[in-house]
Amino acid sequence: MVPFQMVVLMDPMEDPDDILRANRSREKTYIFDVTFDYLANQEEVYRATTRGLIEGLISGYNATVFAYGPTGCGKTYTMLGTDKEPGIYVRTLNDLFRAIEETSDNMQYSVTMSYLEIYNEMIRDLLNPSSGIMELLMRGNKQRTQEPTAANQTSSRSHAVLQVGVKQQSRCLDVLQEVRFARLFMIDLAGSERATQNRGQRLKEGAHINRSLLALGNCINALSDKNGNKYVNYRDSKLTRLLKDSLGGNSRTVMIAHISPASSAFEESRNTLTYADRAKSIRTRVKKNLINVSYHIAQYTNIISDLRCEIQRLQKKIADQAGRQLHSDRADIRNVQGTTFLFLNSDSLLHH
Ligand SMILES: Nc1ncnc2c1ncn2[C@@H]1O[C@H](COP(=O)(O)OP(=O)(O)OP(=O)(O)O)[C@@H](O)[C@H]1O
Repeated sequence: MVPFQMVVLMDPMEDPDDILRANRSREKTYIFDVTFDYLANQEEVYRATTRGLIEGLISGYNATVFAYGPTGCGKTYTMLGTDKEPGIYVRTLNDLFRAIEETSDNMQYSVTMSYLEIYNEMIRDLLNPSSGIMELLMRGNKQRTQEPTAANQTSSRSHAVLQVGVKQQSRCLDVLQEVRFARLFMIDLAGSERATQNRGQRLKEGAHINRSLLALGNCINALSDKNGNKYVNYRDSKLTRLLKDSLGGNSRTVMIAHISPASSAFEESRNTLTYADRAKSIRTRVKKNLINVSYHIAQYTNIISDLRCEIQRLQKKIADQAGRQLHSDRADIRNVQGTTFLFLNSDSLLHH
């Protein structure tokens, strides 16, 4: 990694003394928006890649972050992380809820979340109702199909998709309402590995994983085509169907490509960097998702009940504030009484 935007992929087979191969070096330089080496921590990666999406998300812009790369290169570590070093999922959700709280006096939000995996081209729900966010994700991830492979002891055998929906509308309810909604996809793709290293079930999974990744690669190729007239076959796999908007449609999309520094991983690193390089030229067209809801008479009962809730919320707020005020007034009165008492005492002392 050459700070902070360049990766130089060196050819491990290159021999500077071999004049016959002198012009055949496979060394290649790639430029990206940002690059990290092994010293980067989770917060740095999160800040440089994902944090900027949150503001758009609460104003109605879709967003996607996906981790891509060969098996064992740290995709799950980046997305999920550990208890001590949480990854992008948790950091994003924390900041999202913080941003919501900061604007919740005027806006009301509803947030939905789903966590699913695509395993052998089947979609499975990974969530059970639970409490804390990190716990929920950890639990969801434990449900994820994970097996040791030749390359990674805890290899994820599926693509994991965490989807967060944010709906926002003004608290001032009106007959005509503007509702904004946006969807955030955070995706930890399964790693690709050479099929020859695995046997049996692992080999079959590998074929499915590679099928979706191949479909993803084909979509990236078609979308990045300079003439822009290639057919993009999103229907080839569940993954590409799900990612349709993220890839070529209405979404701000971040791709995080992971590679290993090992010379033995040269080919995989080259493939990954090639796809990441192509993905750079994909242009998505983002637009704010908003609808103007004009209510029909039949919906007025809902509006009335929403308004009642809002009145209750505000009344409670006023009561809380009044309670707090009364509390501090009492404290003042106690102080004043204390002073008066002393004063009277000293006065009476004077009289005496
Ligand atoms: N930056 C890092 N710092 C510390 N440990 C890391 C880092 N990146 C990866 N690891 C560790 O390396 C191992 C492999 O990483 P991880 O499981 O995230 O890879 P992966 O790309 O998701 O693999 P697969 O595609 O097979 O699921 C894990 O034990 C992980 O904790």
